[in-house]
Amino acid sequence: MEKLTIKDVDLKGKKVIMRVDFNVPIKDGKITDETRIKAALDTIQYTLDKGAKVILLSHLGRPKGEKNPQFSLKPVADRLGELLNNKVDFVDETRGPKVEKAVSELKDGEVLLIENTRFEKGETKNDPELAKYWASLADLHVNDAFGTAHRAHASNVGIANYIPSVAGFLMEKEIEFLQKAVENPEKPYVVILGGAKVSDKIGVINNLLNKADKILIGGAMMFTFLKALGKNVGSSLVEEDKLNVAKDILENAKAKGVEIVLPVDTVIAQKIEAGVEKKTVKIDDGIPEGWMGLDIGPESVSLFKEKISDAKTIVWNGPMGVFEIDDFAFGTEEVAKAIAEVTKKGCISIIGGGDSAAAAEKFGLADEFSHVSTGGGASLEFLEGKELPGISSINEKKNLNERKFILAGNWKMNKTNTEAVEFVSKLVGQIKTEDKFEVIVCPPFTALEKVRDITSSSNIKVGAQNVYYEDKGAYTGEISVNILKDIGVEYVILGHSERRHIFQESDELINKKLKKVISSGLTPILCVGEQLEEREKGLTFNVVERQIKEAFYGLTEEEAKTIIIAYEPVWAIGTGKVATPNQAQEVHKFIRDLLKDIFNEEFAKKTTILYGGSIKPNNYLGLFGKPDIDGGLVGGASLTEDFVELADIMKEIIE
Ligand SMILES: Nc1ncnc2c1ncn2[C@@H]1O[C@H](COP(=O)(O)OP(=O)(O)O)[C@@H](O)[C@H]1O
Ligand SMILES: O=C(OP(=O)(O)O)[C@H](O)COP(=O)(O)O
Repeated sequence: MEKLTIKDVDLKGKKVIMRVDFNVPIKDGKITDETRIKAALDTIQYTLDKGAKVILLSHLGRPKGEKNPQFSLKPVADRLGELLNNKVDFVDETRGPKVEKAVSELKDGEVLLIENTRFEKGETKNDPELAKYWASLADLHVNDAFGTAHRAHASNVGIANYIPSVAGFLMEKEIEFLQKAVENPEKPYVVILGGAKVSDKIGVINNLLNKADKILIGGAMMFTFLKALGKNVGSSLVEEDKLNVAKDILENAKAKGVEIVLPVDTVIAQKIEAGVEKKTVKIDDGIPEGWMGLDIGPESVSLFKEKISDAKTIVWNGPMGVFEIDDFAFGTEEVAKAIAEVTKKGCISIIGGGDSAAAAEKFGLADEFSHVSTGGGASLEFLEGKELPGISSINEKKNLNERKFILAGNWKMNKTNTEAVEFVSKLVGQIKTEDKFEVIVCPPFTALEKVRDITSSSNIKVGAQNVYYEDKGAYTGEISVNILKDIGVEYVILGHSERRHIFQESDELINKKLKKVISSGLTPILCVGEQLEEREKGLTFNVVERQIKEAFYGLTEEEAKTIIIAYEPVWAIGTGKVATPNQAQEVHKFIRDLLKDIFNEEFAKKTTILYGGSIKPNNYLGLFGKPDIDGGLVGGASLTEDFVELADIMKEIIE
């Protein structure tokens, strides 16, 4: 599924809280590498240009929940101001009146950076109170902190429980490139690994063994592999406890037909220092005791270059040697140049962050690759195939191939016929679905026919709020499916909480009505949801499970597949208390899993599950952006212009 990005949402006049990764190295108050600040500029500038107010959040270093001036973001604020050519307000607090005042004084197109998020103890614990507080400062969360995506912290992940979270351009680009490398790399696919430790890269190797054609290994980690093959590696850095892992990897690679390429020579010295005596030795001749390999040798460079030359996709993570010292930088520089060379010929080259990115920068080659990731740990975990919490928490675009999305308005006992006619005549002109989703209005019985007449020329459909299960006869005050069908009604709401609780409708009655509606060819919208006491007792899932199982009782898969489910927590209906996107998503996911148990995965995937309860345009994006929420059954907001705005939001976020 594709993520929602800042391009998909309306930013004008919005307060945007943007998580960036400004975790940059600072020495004596001076930023020594500003790559990450520069990488965030496009997203910040775009958001400002669209007329939003931007509140920036970032961590810096690991101050462990204490206020520590050494980790202040002040130098970053100054530099950001220069780079943006715009004033950047800085508040040396992470919450409280000073922050709130600065936020309230922000004007459209202005930017504010608040102090290091890790001065708060709750940040790294993903404390919900802290996340809720930061969310309360803004309308929208933009997540552009790819470097932090492997952390589930309050400022990047927790906050998305309370307001919609969309990706910035950097996040989007990182995902696009890394996803390609993990999911559908063009071949030949060459992976180049180096750096200090095998243990850091085992996950990546294991995951990429199923995808890569060749894996070239340099850096200190090569010596663990070489020792595992029985070579004499002298005093080189070896992880003795990983020798078996290295052997397993080599065997696995053979079984899978992946070529693992190890260096054939190495540059050795007795100390890791500039200017010391160094020699080149062949691996087969062994490294003398007291000497260690600190770079790959010239023959290995040629060998690696040859392996790189026809690549169509390259992932490089970890330097080939101690590149920080010029004497041992040759291998890394030559490999970097070779990658730059094939990139010119159309190869997609992706450089994992951390030291490889620093090396690319040092050799002036950073612009020569397709993508240099700003995340070290994050890109490694991505390449390992792990799910990154800082990506999962970003709202997704909806994919029309999976199931139908619906915006339904339940007018309840509101609007006279005159009012209904006036209102729906306006809706017809204003709501544009572009066939991406369905819009249903459910007026009182008395207005159904008139509303149907007006909407018949549009793609707005009409639903009833209730029906009885008998065909006709002595049922004073009731309406049958035939009466509805004759008017041209297509949908029927069943089991709404007001019918369950005010009119005492039982699960059994709802089951009978549901069967009748289905057999008559109408489409039911089945409402389920727990009351406040039930939620507080932890019974939400039990209640929802019972309501669904009882309603579905006796239905075949074929019959049940027409049902639309609406999860409406009773405590959120008409109370102004909306479920947080995560609370709602949790129950929607539970319902989908339950449907899988009742029927099967395909059935679960295809069933539309709506959320209902105090939906408003300002909370809908967060709810609808969640993967298992397929639209809304809207009460109060379906009686006003808000309904048009809700439809606009849906249009924007369906692919
Ligand atoms: N042969 C070697 N012996 C000792 N250290 C090495 C050797 N080759 C590379 N290194 C060191 O490994 C470090 C980078 O390792 P690592 O953090 O794993 O890379 P990355 O950050 O790119 O994932 C660099 O500081 C480099 O000096
Ligand atoms: O610098 C970072 O990670 P990285 O060094 O792995 O790229 C990120 O800002 C995350 O910081 P953290 O590793 O202190 O959580």
